[in-house]
Amino acid sequence: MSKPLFITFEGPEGAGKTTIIKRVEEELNRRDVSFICTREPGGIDIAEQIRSVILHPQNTSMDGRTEALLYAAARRQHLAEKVFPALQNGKHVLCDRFIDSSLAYQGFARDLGIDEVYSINRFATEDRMPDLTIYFDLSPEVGLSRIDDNTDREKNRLDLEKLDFHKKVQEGYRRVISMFPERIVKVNAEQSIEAVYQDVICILEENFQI
Ligand SMILES: Nc1ncnc2c1ncn2[C@@H]1O[C@H](COP(=O)(O)OP(=O)(O)OP(=O)(O)O)[C@@H](O)[C@H]1O
Ligand SMILES: Cc1cn([C@H]2C[C@H](O)[C@@H](COP(=O)(O)O)O2)c(=O)[nH]c1=O
Repeated sequence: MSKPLFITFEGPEGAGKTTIIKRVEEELNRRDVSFICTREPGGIDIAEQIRSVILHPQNTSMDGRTEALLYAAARRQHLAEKVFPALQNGKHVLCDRFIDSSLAYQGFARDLGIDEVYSINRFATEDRMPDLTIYFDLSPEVGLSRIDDNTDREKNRLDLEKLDFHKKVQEGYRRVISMFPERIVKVNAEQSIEAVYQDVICILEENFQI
Protein backbone atom coordinates (compact mmCIF):
# COMPACT_ATOMS: atom_id res chain seq x y z
CA MET A 1 0.00 0.00 0.00
CA SER A 2 1.31 3.50 -0.89
CA LYS A 3 1.88 6.08 1.85
CA PRO A 4 -1.41 7.79 2.75
CA LEU A 5 -1.44 11.36 1.53
CA PHE A 6 -2.93 14.55 2.85
CA ILE A 7 -4.18 16.55 -0.15
CA THR A 8 -5.83 19.94 0.19
CA PHE A 9 -7.83 22.10 -2.22
CA GLU A 10 -7.66 25.87 -1.98
CA GLY A 11 -9.02 28.92 -3.74
CA PRO A 12 -11.29 31.93 -3.44
CA GLU A 13 -15.08 31.88 -3.14
CA GLY A 14 -16.91 30.03 -5.93
CA ALA A 15 -13.70 28.49 -7.28
CA GLY A 16 -15.35 25.12 -7.98
CA LYS A 17 -13.60 23.06 -5.28
CA THR A 18 -16.77 21.36 -3.99
CA THR A 19 -17.88 20.50 -7.53
CA ILE A 20 -14.52 18.98 -8.51
CA ILE A 21 -13.91 17.16 -5.20
CA LYS A 22 -17.27 15.41 -5.66
CA ARG A 23 -16.21 14.17 -9.12
CA VAL A 24 -12.77 13.12 -7.87
CA GLU A 25 -14.48 11.24 -5.05
CA GLU A 26 -16.59 9.28 -7.56
CA GLU A 27 -13.52 8.47 -9.65
CA LEU A 28 -11.43 7.33 -6.67
CA ASN A 29 -14.29 5.08 -5.54
CA ARG A 30 -14.33 3.54 -9.03
CA ARG A 31 -10.56 2.94 -8.72
CA ASP A 32 -11.02 1.35 -5.27
CA VAL A 33 -8.72 3.88 -3.58
CA SER A 34 -8.93 4.05 0.22
CA PHE A 35 -9.60 7.67 1.13
CA ILE A 36 -11.87 10.14 2.88
CA CYS A 37 -13.13 13.55 1.79
CA THR A 38 -13.62 16.26 4.32
CA ARG A 39 -13.70 20.03 4.65
CA GLU A 40 -12.65 23.00 6.75
CA PRO A 41 -13.91 24.61 8.78
CA GLY A 42 -16.00 21.57 9.72
CA GLY A 43 -15.81 17.90 8.87
CA ILE A 44 -16.72 16.78 12.41
CA ASP A 45 -19.39 17.91 14.85
CA ILE A 46 -17.35 20.29 17.05
CA ALA A 47 -15.70 21.93 14.03
CA GLU A 48 -19.07 22.29 12.26
CA GLN A 49 -20.37 24.06 15.38
CA ILE A 50 -17.37 26.42 15.28
CA ARG A 51 -18.01 26.92 11.53
CA SER A 52 -21.55 28.09 12.18
CA VAL A 53 -20.29 30.68 14.69
CA ILE A 54 -17.54 31.97 12.39
CA LEU A 55 -19.65 32.16 9.25
CA HIS A 56 -22.98 33.33 10.71
CA PRO A 57 -23.91 36.44 8.68
CA GLN A 58 -24.98 38.27 11.86
CA ASN A 59 -21.64 37.89 13.65
CA THR A 60 -20.32 41.06 12.04
CA SER A 61 -18.64 42.26 15.26
CA MET A 62 -16.19 39.32 15.30
CA ASP A 63 -12.63 40.51 15.91
CA GLY A 64 -10.04 39.39 13.34
CA ARG A 65 -7.87 37.58 15.90
CA THR A 66 -10.93 35.79 17.29
CA GLU A 67 -11.73 34.69 13.75
CA ALA A 68 -8.18 33.39 13.19
CA LEU A 69 -8.20 31.53 16.54
CA LEU A 70 -11.59 29.95 15.85
CA TYR A 71 -10.41 28.66 12.46
CA ALA A 72 -7.28 27.27 14.15
CA ALA A 73 -9.37 25.65 16.91
CA ALA A 74 -11.71 24.03 14.38
CA ARG A 75 -8.64 22.85 12.45
CA ARG A 76 -7.07 21.30 15.56
CA GLN A 77 -10.17 19.33 16.49
CA HIS A 78 -10.70 18.18 12.90
CA LEU A 79 -7.10 16.99 12.63
CA ALA A 80 -7.18 15.21 15.99
CA GLU A 81 -10.56 13.58 15.50
CA LYS A 82 -10.62 12.82 11.77
CA VAL A 83 -7.56 13.59 9.65
CA PHE A 84 -4.77 12.05 11.78
CA PRO A 85 -6.75 8.83 12.48
CA ALA A 86 -7.59 8.41 8.78
CA LEU A 87 -3.92 8.83 7.75
CA GLN A 88 -2.86 6.43 10.51
CA ASN A 89 -5.35 3.91 9.15
CA GLY A 90 -3.79 4.11 5.68
CA LYS A 91 -6.42 6.34 4.07
CA HIS A 92 -5.64 9.30 1.84
CA VAL A 93 -7.32 12.49 3.02
CA LEU A 94 -8.79 15.01 0.56
CA CYS A 95 -9.67 18.23 2.35
CA ASP A 96 -11.55 21.27 1.02
CA ARG A 97 -9.43 24.14 2.52
CA PHE A 98 -6.77 23.99 5.23
CA ILE A 99 -4.00 26.20 6.64
CA ASP A 100 -3.43 28.19 3.40
CA SER A 101 -6.96 29.63 3.72
CA SER A 102 -6.02 31.02 7.14
CA LEU A 103 -2.78 32.50 5.79
CA ALA A 104 -4.54 34.16 2.82
CA TYR A 105 -7.81 35.25 4.48
CA GLN A 106 -6.80 36.04 8.07
CA GLY A 107 -3.06 36.56 7.64
CA PHE A 108 -3.16 38.75 4.54
CA ALA A 109 -6.72 39.93 3.81
CA ARG A 110 -7.48 40.69 7.47
CA ASP A 111 -4.00 42.24 7.92
CA LEU A 112 -3.10 40.02 10.89
CA GLY A 113 0.20 39.03 9.29
CA ILE A 114 0.91 35.78 7.44
CA ASP A 115 3.74 34.89 9.84
CA GLU A 116 1.61 35.54 12.92
CA VAL A 117 -1.27 33.40 11.64
CA TYR A 118 1.18 30.71 10.55
CA SER A 119 2.57 30.66 14.07
CA ILE A 120 -0.77 29.92 15.81
CA ASN A 121 -1.50 27.31 13.16
CA ARG A 122 1.82 25.55 13.71
CA PHE A 123 0.67 24.97 17.28
CA ALA A 124 -2.76 23.75 16.11
CA THR A 125 -1.39 21.39 13.44
CA GLU A 126 1.80 20.21 15.16
CA ASP A 127 3.39 21.34 11.90
CA ARG A 128 1.55 18.76 9.78
CA MET A 129 1.41 20.39 6.38
CA PRO A 130 -0.36 18.87 3.36
CA ASP A 131 1.63 16.63 1.00
CA LEU A 132 0.04 18.40 -1.97
CA THR A 133 -2.23 21.40 -2.39
CA ILE A 134 -4.22 22.09 -5.53
CA TYR A 135 -4.96 25.80 -5.89
CA PHE A 136 -8.01 26.78 -7.95
CA ASP A 137 -6.88 29.93 -9.68
CA LEU A 138 -9.62 32.35 -10.72
CA SER A 139 -10.41 36.02 -10.33
CA PRO A 140 -12.58 37.09 -7.40
CA GLU A 141 -15.02 38.66 -9.87
CA VAL A 142 -15.64 35.31 -11.62
CA GLY A 143 -15.89 33.42 -8.30
CA LEU A 144 -18.33 35.91 -6.77
CA SER A 145 -20.51 35.98 -9.86
CA ARG A 146 -20.73 32.16 -9.70
CA ILE A 147 -21.97 32.24 -6.13
CA ASP A 148 -24.41 35.04 -6.99
CA ASP A 149 -25.84 32.80 -9.69
CA ASN A 150 -26.07 29.79 -7.36
CA THR A 151 -29.42 30.32 -5.65
CA ASP A 152 -29.05 27.02 -3.68
CA ARG A 153 -26.11 28.39 -1.70
CA GLU A 154 -26.75 30.72 1.26
CA LYS A 155 -24.22 33.53 1.50
CA ASN A 156 -22.04 33.34 4.62
CA ARG A 157 -20.32 36.19 6.51
CA LEU A 158 -17.14 35.95 4.42
CA ASP A 159 -18.98 35.75 1.09
CA LEU A 160 -20.61 39.04 2.07
CA GLU A 161 -17.29 40.90 2.40
CA LYS A 162 -16.66 43.61 -0.20
CA LEU A 163 -14.84 42.95 -3.50
CA ASP A 164 -11.70 44.66 -2.12
CA PHE A 165 -11.46 42.02 0.60
CA HIS A 166 -11.71 39.22 -1.97
CA LYS A 167 -9.01 40.92 -4.08
CA LYS A 168 -6.78 40.89 -1.01
CA VAL A 169 -7.52 37.19 -0.51
CA GLN A 170 -6.27 36.58 -4.07
CA GLU A 171 -3.08 38.54 -3.36
CA GLY A 172 -2.73 36.64 -0.06
CA TYR A 173 -2.87 33.32 -1.92
CA ARG A 174 -0.21 34.59 -4.38
CA ARG A 175 2.10 35.21 -1.44
CA VAL A 176 1.32 31.86 0.16
CA ILE A 177 2.04 30.06 -3.14
CA SER A 178 5.41 31.81 -3.32
CA MET A 179 6.19 30.59 0.23
CA PHE A 180 5.43 26.93 -0.63
CA PRO A 181 6.12 26.49 -4.38
CA GLU A 182 7.07 22.81 -4.02
CA ARG A 183 3.74 21.89 -2.41
CA ILE A 184 1.16 24.04 -4.20
CA VAL A 185 0.09 23.34 -7.80
CA LYS A 186 -2.19 25.78 -9.63
CA VAL A 187 -5.06 24.88 -11.96
CA ASN A 188 -6.87 27.35 -14.17
CA ALA A 189 -10.30 27.30 -12.52
CA GLU A 190 -11.87 29.63 -15.12
CA GLN A 191 -12.05 26.73 -17.60
CA SER A 192 -15.10 24.49 -17.99
CA ILE A 193 -15.86 22.06 -15.15
CA GLU A 194 -14.73 19.15 -17.35
CA ALA A 195 -11.37 20.80 -18.19
CA VAL A 196 -10.69 21.65 -14.52
CA TYR A 197 -11.57 18.08 -13.52
CA GLN A 198 -9.18 16.61 -16.13
CA ASP A 199 -6.36 18.88 -14.90
CA VAL A 200 -6.96 17.83 -11.30
CA ILE A 201 -7.02 14.12 -12.12
CA CYS A 202 -3.76 14.54 -14.11
CA ILE A 203 -2.09 16.24 -11.13
CA LEU A 204 -3.22 13.47 -8.79
CA GLU A 205 -2.01 10.76 -11.18
CA GLU A 206 1.31 12.51 -11.81
CA ASN A 207 2.08 13.01 -8.16
CA PHE A 208 0.80 9.74 -6.73
CA GLN A 209 -0.22 6.26 -7.76
CA ILE A 210 -3.95 6.85 -7.58
N1 LIG B 1 -15.56 25.52 -13.92
C1 LIG B 1 -16.74 26.05 -13.64
N2 LIG B 1 -17.38 26.82 -14.54
C2 LIG B 1 -18.58 27.40 -14.27
N3 LIG B 1 -19.24 27.23 -13.10
C3 LIG B 1 -18.66 26.47 -12.16
C4 LIG B 1 -17.39 25.85 -12.37
N4 LIG B 1 -17.07 25.16 -11.26
C5 LIG B 1 -18.07 25.35 -10.39
N5 LIG B 1 -19.03 26.12 -10.92
C6 LIG B 1 -20.27 26.59 -10.26
O1 LIG B 1 -19.88 27.64 -9.38
C7 LIG B 1 -20.57 27.53 -8.15
C8 LIG B 1 -19.53 27.39 -7.01
O2 LIG B 1 -18.90 26.14 -7.14
P1 LIG B 1 -18.41 25.31 -5.88
O3 LIG B 1 -19.46 25.33 -4.80
O4 LIG B 1 -17.95 24.00 -6.36
O5 LIG B 1 -17.18 26.21 -5.43
P2 LIG B 1 -16.33 26.23 -4.07
O6 LIG B 1 -14.93 26.44 -4.46
O7 LIG B 1 -16.64 25.02 -3.27
O8 LIG B 1 -16.91 27.54 -3.40
P3 LIG B 1 -16.82 28.05 -1.88
O9 LIG B 1 -15.47 27.75 -1.34
O10 LIG B 1 -17.09 29.49 -2.00
O11 LIG B 1 -17.91 27.31 -1.13
C9 LIG B 1 -21.52 26.36 -8.27
O12 LIG B 1 -22.79 26.85 -8.67
C10 LIG B 1 -20.91 25.52 -9.38
O13 LIG B 1 -21.87 24.79 -10.11
C1 LIG C 1 -10.52 27.15 6.44
C2 LIG C 1 -10.72 28.63 6.34
C3 LIG C 1 -11.77 29.16 5.64
N1 LIG C 1 -11.92 30.50 5.55
C4 LIG C 1 -13.09 31.03 4.84
C5 LIG C 1 -13.11 30.79 3.37
C6 LIG C 1 -14.59 30.78 3.05
O1 LIG C 1 -15.00 32.14 2.92
C7 LIG C 1 -15.21 30.22 4.32
C8 LIG C 1 -15.50 28.74 4.21
O2 LIG C 1 -16.56 28.57 3.36
P1 LIG C 1 -16.57 27.40 2.22
O3 LIG C 1 -17.88 27.59 1.54
O4 LIG C 1 -16.50 26.10 2.94
O5 LIG C 1 -15.41 27.58 1.33
O6 LIG C 1 -14.24 30.42 5.35
C9 LIG C 1 -11.04 31.34 6.18
O7 LIG C 1 -11.22 32.58 6.12
N2 LIG C 1 -10.00 30.84 6.87
C10 LIG C 1 -9.80 29.52 6.99
O8 LIG C 1 -8.82 29.06 7.64
